[in-house]
Amino acid sequence: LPLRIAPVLSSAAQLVERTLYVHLHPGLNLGSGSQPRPVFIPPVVDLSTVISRLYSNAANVCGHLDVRVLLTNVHAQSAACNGNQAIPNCPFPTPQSLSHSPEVVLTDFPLQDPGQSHQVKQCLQRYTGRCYVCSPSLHSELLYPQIMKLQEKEEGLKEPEEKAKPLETYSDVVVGGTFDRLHGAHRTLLNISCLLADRRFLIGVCDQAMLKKKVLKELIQPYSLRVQKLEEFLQDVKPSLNVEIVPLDDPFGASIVDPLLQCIVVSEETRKGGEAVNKKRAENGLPALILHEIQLLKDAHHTEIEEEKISSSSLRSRLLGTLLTPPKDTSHLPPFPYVIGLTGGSGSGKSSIARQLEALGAVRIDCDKLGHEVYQPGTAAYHRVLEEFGSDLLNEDKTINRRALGKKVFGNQERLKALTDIVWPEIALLVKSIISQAREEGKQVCVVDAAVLLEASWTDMVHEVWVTVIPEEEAVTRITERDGVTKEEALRRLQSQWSNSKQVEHANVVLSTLWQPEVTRKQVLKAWDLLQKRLQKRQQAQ
Ligand SMILES: CC(=O)SCCNC(=O)CCNC(=O)[C@H](O)C(C)(C)COP(=O)(O)OP(=O)(O)OC[C@H]1O[C@@H](n2cnc3c(N)ncnc32)[C@H](O)[C@@H]1OP(=O)(O)O
Repeated sequence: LPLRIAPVLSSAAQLVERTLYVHLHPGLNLGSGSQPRPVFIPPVVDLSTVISRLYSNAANVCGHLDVRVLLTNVHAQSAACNGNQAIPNCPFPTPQSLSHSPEVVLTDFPLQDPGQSHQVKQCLQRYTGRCYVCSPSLHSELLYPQIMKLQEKEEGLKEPEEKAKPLETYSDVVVGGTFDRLHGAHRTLLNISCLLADRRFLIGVCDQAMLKKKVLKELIQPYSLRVQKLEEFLQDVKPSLNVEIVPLDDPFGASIVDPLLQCIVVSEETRKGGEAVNKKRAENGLPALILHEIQLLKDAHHTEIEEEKISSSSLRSRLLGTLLTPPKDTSHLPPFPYVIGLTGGSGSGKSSIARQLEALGAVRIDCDKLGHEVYQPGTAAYHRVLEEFGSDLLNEDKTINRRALGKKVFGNQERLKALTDIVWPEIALLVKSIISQAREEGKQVCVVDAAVLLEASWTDMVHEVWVTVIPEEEAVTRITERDGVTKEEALRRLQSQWSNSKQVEHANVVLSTLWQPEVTRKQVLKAWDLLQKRLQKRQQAQ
């Protein structure tokens, strides 16, 4: 079976777009003429190996698919056969409802004779309908022709049959994690935990305090969504389990106080965490948990800044530059030039990204610079600022000392608002006039580089919002080094702006300059290429 997994998955991936449920039935005979029945298969060590391989192969050959190995028919045979009333004879007394009703059923059953095809397909459809609630127009496909060659090779590789080693199972199993955008490594962990758990599966999901140090934490899905995705997955995989999902605000959560727990599932990386749990349990007078370690999946597609294992942070970094939310309705704006509002906290590298976009062909509108222009002596804003903030702001040459003005407003919301009420309308006029000029010149894209675009509610002026983020500590370091201000001044400035998370909530595209310039360059290129594709589609639609 391990050898067949990759070809089965790659042929399946040619037919399936979204969810691939895997139902295991070793020895299922669809060609005997009699209708096969679903049976229980025992939880053996080999099964956990097959599950891990399945997910690691899936990550490489059909990464776009949401693969779920179904375990309703996995049960210790002794219990099922001993006439135990609690366990029915058939794994599916009634067909199980899955969160996505299957539309097509695929099998790797090998046909002995091509004339059998129709009968086998019908048999397969009836078998599937007994196990799961399927779409009324359930279609069936035999994957045999594609994987036949491999099977022939396999004949020579057959090992002597060994008695399968039973897998130790436990009544109550616990795991912990962030579970952001469920990926193959999560699914392996969850699937194997389901295999090990007979009664209850407790999952601690990182919340608030536990997320503070995560890379690109702003892109982590909300807690409620992560829980919803876990529930859906587990309900499909093993509906008989009592699943309890609780928020995790420290590294231990309920694992160190729950007396019923027997086993914790860990990876090589989190084994130390499991050992720490047992230390705390001992302090609390509780028995130690069995540490069941699973192998981490390797990520064949990882880049230089990503971890080798499949990880949520790598997946988050791949989202940078892509369209996270579709643009809102901007029919009130002229279609061209297409205007990108580029914003982000102070020190986040937004201006360097704006310059790269300019090099790719966009018209860059630097609002910090326009902001400085409106302080020119003699302008309306100049007089109003002096009226509001006093003439002690003046340099010897009668220009406004912006640094001194910054000291007065950053960290004082009321004073900052008094200033921005004066200057934002003036800057907005300048921005609009540059966009009009770009339209006259037939330019396709403008980038409005504005530090506080969202705070100023300038989203109406742009077609899309792009946000740059870096962690606050990194921003403070960059601001103090670049602008020669103190750490406190830098923090005050950052606190005058929306938090990264709040900005990301309003972003169509997110970028980050946290890594080497080359990494940023690739992100910007990706964002630009994807934008060009969107613009082409838009033009075709018009
Ligand atoms: C809607 C817009 O984004 S317009 C562009 C931003 N400009 C404004 O909001 C106008 C009000 N601000 C100002 O006039 C000036 O920033 C002053 C006078 C307060 C300070 O001037 P300077 O010392 O020359 O600083 P400068 O203008 O370069 O801004 C320094 C940082 O303050 C931030 N900043 C500017 N305005 C604001 C503001 N209204 N609220 C919060 N932060 C701000 C910028 O992000 C900039 O950091 P960055 O370059 O890393 O992004």
